[in-house]
Amino acid sequence: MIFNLALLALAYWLYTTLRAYLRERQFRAFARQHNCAKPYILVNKLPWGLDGLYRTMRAAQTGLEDIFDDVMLPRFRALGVRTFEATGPFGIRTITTMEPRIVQAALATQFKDFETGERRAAQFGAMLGRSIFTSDGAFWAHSRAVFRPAFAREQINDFEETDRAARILIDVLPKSEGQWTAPFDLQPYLYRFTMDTATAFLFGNNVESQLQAAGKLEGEKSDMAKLAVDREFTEAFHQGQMWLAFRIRMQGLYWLVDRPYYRKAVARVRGFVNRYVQMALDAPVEEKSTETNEDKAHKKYALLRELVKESRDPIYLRDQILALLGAGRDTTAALLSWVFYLLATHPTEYHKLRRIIISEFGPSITSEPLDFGRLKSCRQLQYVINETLRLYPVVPINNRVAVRNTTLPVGGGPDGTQPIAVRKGQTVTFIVYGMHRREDLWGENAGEFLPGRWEGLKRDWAFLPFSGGPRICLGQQYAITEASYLIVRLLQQFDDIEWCGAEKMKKGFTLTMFPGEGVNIRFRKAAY
Ligand code: HEM
Repeated sequence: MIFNLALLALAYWLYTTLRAYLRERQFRAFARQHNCAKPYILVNKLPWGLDGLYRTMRAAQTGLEDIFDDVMLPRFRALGVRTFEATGPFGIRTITTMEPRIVQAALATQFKDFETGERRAAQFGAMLGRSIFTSDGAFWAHSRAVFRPAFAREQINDFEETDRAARILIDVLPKSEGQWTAPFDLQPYLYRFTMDTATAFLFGNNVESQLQAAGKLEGEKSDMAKLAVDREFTEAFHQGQMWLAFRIRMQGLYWLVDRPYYRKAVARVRGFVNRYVQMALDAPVEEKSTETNEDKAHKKYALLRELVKESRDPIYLRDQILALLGAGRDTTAALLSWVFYLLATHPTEYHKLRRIIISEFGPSITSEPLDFGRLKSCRQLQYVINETLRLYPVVPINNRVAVRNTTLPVGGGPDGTQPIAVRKGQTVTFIVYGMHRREDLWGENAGEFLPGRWEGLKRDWAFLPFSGGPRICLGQQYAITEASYLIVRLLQQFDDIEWCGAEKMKKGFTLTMFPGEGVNIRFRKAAY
């Protein structure tokens, strides 16, 4: 019996070794045929790159080192390359790059050669289930087609909720002591602002977290609102995302990061979404065909209501909506947090932007909502947003997995200009944060906040905050419009800002990157 088992194990080992050998031979022939050269091979001290993995995890957990500024970018600088290959857990080789041409190939020109992959589905799926973010192929294409109309201009242009949320935010901010407010952390107000506008957009029902947090909400809605501002809920949302972030960092060992604590956090967040899903399922069924344009015009748009017409599967609805809630709330709030961090630490830019905003939109908040076209064409405002997303891309790292043996246009040979071959199953990781700070692409002042650099600058693949190609962010216009709206309103209201936080900002990093120690400022109310 033992002999038979040993024989079986030997046969299996022989089979897998032979298969790996033949695959490697085939891959090398493929690379030769396509004139590929090897990328720089990074050799870690410990097998499977465990030393690098440990340093990244420690930096993320303790905040003693900055993952980008202290760990990743110095590594690129020391090697003198823009692309390298390294071996991770289970001997899986990963290509890491800050090269726009590689990113463009993987995301757009060779879209069919790459996917988000099964590992991402497993890493993210712990919280986001099966959703547009965690799928490829037919499920992804269908999700994208279903969501696209939601982001059409007429939906984005409906500013009623945004206007109201902006007014409420301003109303509940700490009051002035004389002209200046007391120092306070703006960040939680921004997360509640996007929570409120995202829930209005997704559920047709603003959860009113801002009013609830300020103790100004009474009555019917306060149940959901209480839940949304409940510390345990917001903490659960954060912990759920931390879980996914740790799973991503652990690469192939992601399944080791699992604790009842995380599962409980996810269950709490899912419970919140489930209540909305149940309400949508309990509502009378709407027939697409019987709805007139007039009916539609009178009813507030709600993405969940549209989804229910596609499917009545509560798990499908929960997963898709939760993924969008995360995307809708956290990304835009992180962007706004970075904007006000940068403006507060660069007051000259604050005053310049304010002068332009006052001349374009008037000195005070009028009863009329702002106009979409005018927000979009306010160039200085867009420069500030671009420059913020360049220095602090909210999604600073992304990746794709090759679905077949393929090539990428550069990254190989001693100077990185020759094509490289990529194995089926290999991950290509893009360090967007690093690409956005390359001095050879952005100039010697790449690390500085200079919105003026965008004057006459054409956007290309070196600037990729919203990704690109067929999977480019669906919410891009929505997010920029929301952010622009609130920036205009806050700058109309306050004529000066002062930074009250630490000199060096630690980054927080879950699925998104945000100021890790809050946005501690004070505002000065404009006197008219
Ligand atoms: C500053 C704000 C935002 C940034 C920087 C951002 C960034 C991104 C990035 C980098 C991706 C690509 C992810 C990938 O490759 O897997 C993405 C995808 C996506 N984003 Fe955003 N996003 C923002 C706001 C939003 C908002 C507000 C929504 C919706 C309410 C949204 C919805 C989506 C969706 C649905 C996708 C998936 C597209 C697909 O896979 O086809 N995003 N976003």
